[in-house]
Amino acid sequence: MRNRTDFAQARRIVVKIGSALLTGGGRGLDLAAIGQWVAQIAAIRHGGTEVVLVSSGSVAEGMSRLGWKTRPHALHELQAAASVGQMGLVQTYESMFQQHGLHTAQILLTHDDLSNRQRYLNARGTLLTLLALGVVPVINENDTVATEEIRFGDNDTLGALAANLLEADLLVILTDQNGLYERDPTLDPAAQLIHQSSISNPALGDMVGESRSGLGKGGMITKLRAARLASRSGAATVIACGREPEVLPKLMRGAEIGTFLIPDESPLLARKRWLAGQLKLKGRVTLDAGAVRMLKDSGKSLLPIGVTAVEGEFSRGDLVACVDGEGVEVARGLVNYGAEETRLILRQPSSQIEKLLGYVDEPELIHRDNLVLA
Ligand SMILES: Nc1ncnc2c1ncn2[C@@H]1O[C@H](COP(=O)(O)OP(=O)(O)O)[C@@H](O)[C@H]1O
Ligand SMILES: N[C@@H](CCC(=O)OP(=O)(O)O)C(=O)O
Repeated sequence: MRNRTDFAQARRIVVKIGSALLTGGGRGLDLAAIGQWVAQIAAIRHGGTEVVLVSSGSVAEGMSRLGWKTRPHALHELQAAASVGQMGLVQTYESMFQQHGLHTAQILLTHDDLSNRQRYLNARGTLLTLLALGVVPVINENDTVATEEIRFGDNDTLGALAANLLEADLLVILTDQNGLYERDPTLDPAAQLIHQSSISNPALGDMVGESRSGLGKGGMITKLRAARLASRSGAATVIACGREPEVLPKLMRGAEIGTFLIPDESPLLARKRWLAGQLKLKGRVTLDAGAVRMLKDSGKSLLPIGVTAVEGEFSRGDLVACVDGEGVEVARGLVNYGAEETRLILRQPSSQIEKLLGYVDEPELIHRDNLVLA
């Protein structure tokens, strides 16, 4: 997505709504505003674009439900508030999306969940299944177990990690400002809005400051960092004001709203580098000629039936090389089954996986989205 006019073609987007917006000045959830975003997201979803929502607001809603007037400092109290407030968040989203004929699903994640390969694949599998079912996943941090996030308030990063995880085309960060200004506009009202910039522009780093609202936490620093992270899997980012009427449909139609941060690389190149940079090769699988053709010419997933040999000790989620009969690398990707399981299911049709292993995770050994051709 190098131009705003490309947004209309987005297959999948992540929308992050921050605490500063959701909680209407800190008095619990702003239901009227949430109703507007839900209607906008539902329209986009009904238009055929998959939407994942990353929503903050649990601490603020919990404080309101518990009758607490000021944000506690003690971590265990913040965590307690978050767990009470999360109930309000999911109740609100589920009942509001239902009015538009859509179901929601609650996904609570920590940053750690997404850096562990196995949990990464599990989260990915669940989210992709939900999207295929037409459900709108609503992600927040799992504040009961994750303490860094609650302390530093960083759902922006979670939004970017979700964009990486799902290879979203676009990350939309809705906040209480019109976008990224050359200086914090709450300190300098004359500061100009940046309409668009390449994400690698070094000047951006000097513009961003911390949050001063007292509700949100990360400010623009975490939003810029999130945009950089999202660009690693090729996603573009827009930072825009959630209070702008019809902000999401307008953005998707290419309107000049907010700050558009353009990734430097195509999604494919970015994905390739991301896979290569993140992981060490843990093993290799040899493919028969049919499987090599499927991967190279048809862009298909790798099925166990096309695998003739397995080398190395790898676990589900590890990176392995796929080689042809001569040992030449054809592709590399993240495996859905560990080496031991792969040895049991190689040369077999996927319908046999359950019989051979006693369970089935996925019909593919490596899904094509997790595969990069050499
Ligand atoms: N260059 C900048 N442009 C816009 N906002 C900035 C900038 N630098 C710092 N900010 C601050 O970032 C805040 C938004 O971040 P934050 O309060 O964390 O919101 P959210 O809850 O939506 O994540 C703004 O209200 C503003 O005070
Ligand atoms: N998970 C917590 C933290 C939220 C958070 O990170 O806030 P934000 O400033 O919107 O990125 C909550 O829902 O209140």
